[in-house]
Amino acid sequence: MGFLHDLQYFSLAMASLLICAVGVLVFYFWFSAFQLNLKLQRNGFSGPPPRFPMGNINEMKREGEKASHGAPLAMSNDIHSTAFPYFAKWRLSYGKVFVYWLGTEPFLYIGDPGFLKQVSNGVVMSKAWGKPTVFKRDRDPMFGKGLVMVEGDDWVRHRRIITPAFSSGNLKAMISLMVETTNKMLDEWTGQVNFDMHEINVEGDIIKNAAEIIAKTSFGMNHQYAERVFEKLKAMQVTLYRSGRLLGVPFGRLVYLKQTLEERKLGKEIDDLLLSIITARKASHIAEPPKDLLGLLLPDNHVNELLGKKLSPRELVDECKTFFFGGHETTALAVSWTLFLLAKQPKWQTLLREEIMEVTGGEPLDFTMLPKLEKMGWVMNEVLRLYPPAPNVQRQVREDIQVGDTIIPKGTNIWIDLVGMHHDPALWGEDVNEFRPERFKEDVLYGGCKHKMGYLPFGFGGRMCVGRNLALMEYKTVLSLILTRFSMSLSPNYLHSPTHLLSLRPSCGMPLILQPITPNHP
Ligand code: HEM
Repeated sequence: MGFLHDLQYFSLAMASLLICAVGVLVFYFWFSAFQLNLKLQRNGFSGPPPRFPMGNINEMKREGEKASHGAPLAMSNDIHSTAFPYFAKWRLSYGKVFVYWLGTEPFLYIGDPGFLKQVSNGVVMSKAWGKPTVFKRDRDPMFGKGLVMVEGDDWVRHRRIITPAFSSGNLKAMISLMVETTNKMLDEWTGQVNFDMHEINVEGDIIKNAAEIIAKTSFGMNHQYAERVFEKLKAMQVTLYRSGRLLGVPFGRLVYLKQTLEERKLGKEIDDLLLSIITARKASHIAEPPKDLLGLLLPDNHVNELLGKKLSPRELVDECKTFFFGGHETTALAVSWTLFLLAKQPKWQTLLREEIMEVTGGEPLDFTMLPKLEKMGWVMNEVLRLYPPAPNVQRQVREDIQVGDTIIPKGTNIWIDLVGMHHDPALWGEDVNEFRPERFKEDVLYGGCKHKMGYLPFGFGGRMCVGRNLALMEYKTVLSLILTRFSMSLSPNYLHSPTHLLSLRPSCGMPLILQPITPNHP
């Protein structure tokens, strides 16, 4: 009897303790969010009112659902209001700079390049700005402490070690592998077309092709290994996106516990696969080891020793993951969106085919020919404007930043809306949503944008994309090979619904109708 009594007391005490602990945590999260909101308001930043503990997530979900159930986009390039409907709506009420909340995390939305310039001016990029802690935690299985997420002195060290991998000598050596891999994909397309299967989901194949290219050129991986890493990364991306929907909400990941555990498991499996590649390379003892990305990252590399502290085994794996993921999807999406736009505008297909013929003279493509493909460069820039594969850039303020009379308080996250800026008529004019590559003819860097920070497909400042030269080279190589062998039109089964799944992608793939080009039927 006495024992039961004690047990009752004990259970009651534990329950009270638990309630108190939850109360303290709730108060802590709510109170710190409330205080930060107050500071932001005092500094003149307004925005949609947040609700504890979801912030503005519910409204974002509602707007997203409304947009996806609305009238189809009718192939329009005016994608901001459908891919990011909540931002489009809030811009109307609060302007191009406002605060919204993911859970208890405040995000300063920036869609105004003038304001962005002021914020980034004089800021030591790697010190006063970091990457949002909430994303670092969430995307840890994908990027870990790789270059995309590291900060401060670690970022400087990683960036110095990695940059030489993109020297023109190294890039030059990659082109033959790119051509070989892409031709394999195109042979498969030819096989399908010969069987009268003219409709091909090009996006899926181009993404796989790009993954194989990065696997071979940067890590010397064979096809089977590349496919395994690729499948697991893809699965992780889907899982991450699902569990990321309560981002910033205290204990939000517990709601998606199954996905969180799945994500961890996939992360560990990818780590093991990459570790085995690293171990095999270390054990290979070749007289002249390849100077690819993996070769440069390995700890006994002379370059690393000159730079001081080497990368730890954990950092090495994270860097490999970062490059495997970051290095294939963005470029592949740029090519896919290009095929979509060229399918709609056959005139540009013809112009590019003529340019390719002029530059190559019908000979196989080589590295020296790529810079001469000028029109293709304009097309790439225009595609990256309308459909930037990396649709936003995020930062977190590590120290108070003074902008004019206002202060952005320490701890505020920053969300730079590239899609919003790239589709802003005030910056580009009334034809902003038209595909007009010639706007880059006169102004090859900014396409006539009224503000230099209004066009940022590769980011800005010290953290600008380290792989942009590789991306440019791969884009031109893959696109030239495709255009030389096929012409394309849109399939009636294509549904135009660009969506945000870490990158900006077509939500239902990209089925195109392909016709082989024969010398007699260009
Ligand atoms: C069309 C293709 C590409 C686009 C549009 C793109 C876009 C971007 C953007 C916007 C950033 C800045 C992110 C930020 O500031 O937070 C970035 C950074 C980065 N990109 Fe790319 N990227 C592309 C291709 C590549 C390729 C091919 C690689 C590697 C092989 C790569 C690796 C990286 C890495 C490692 C960073 C982080 C750099 C740093 O923080 O120092 N990207 N990219």
